[in-house]
Amino acid sequence: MIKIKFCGISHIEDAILASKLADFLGVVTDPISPRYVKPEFINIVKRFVDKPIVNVKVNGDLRVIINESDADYVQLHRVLSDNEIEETLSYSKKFIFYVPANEKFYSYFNTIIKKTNHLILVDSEKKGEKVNLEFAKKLVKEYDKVGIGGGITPDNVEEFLSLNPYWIDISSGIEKYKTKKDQEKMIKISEKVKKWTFIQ
Ligand SMILES: O=C(O)c1ccccc1NCC(=O)[C@H](O)[C@H](O)COP(=O)(O)O
Repeated sequence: MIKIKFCGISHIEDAILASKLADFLGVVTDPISPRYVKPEFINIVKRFVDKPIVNVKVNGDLRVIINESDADYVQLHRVLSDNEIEETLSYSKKFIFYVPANEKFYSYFNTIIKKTNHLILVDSEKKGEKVNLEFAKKLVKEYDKVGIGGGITPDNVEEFLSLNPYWIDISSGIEKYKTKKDQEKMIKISEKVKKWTFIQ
């Protein structure tokens, strides 16, 4: 089954439901985000749920990000330098590498898959916009750990599933308002993913 990451979780009750419906829970601990929570929130969530927690970060030093919480994964939501990619090799932490969905980042994608075997997220260049699906399709065919994010909603999720990614990433499409998840939307999307797998 295509795996689901519900991202931007900032309430315990949303984390508890997400843990029943999704495979990964994303918590954004970067102060630039309206969904920002302190890294300590991750350690609290881990007491309530047994699914892997992803610490999503745009800025900051890698070592600091890795050590600031007990997250199972770190999602580096920026384009890393060659030195930073090398640095990730020295840590045992599991990473998610963000690749902006634009042809000009194709060589960056290739660098990551040559050097690491971590998860990759192909996502829109600008938060809130829909991902370039043609580019996402190309990456999914070339590497088996590619996830797609960027504008997925309960109403359009099939379009993304049809590319057969390893996983999908949803945040704003399951929100009631910024910072609060809409539990009905979470349920609807996870049911669609299950049904999709069943009919394939
Ligand atoms: O959630 C944020 O505010 C955020 C800010 C800066 C970088 C990343 C951020 N979130 C990441 C995600 O929500 C997901 O990994 C992904 O981008 C899907 O998001 P959406 O298009 O909202 O479904």
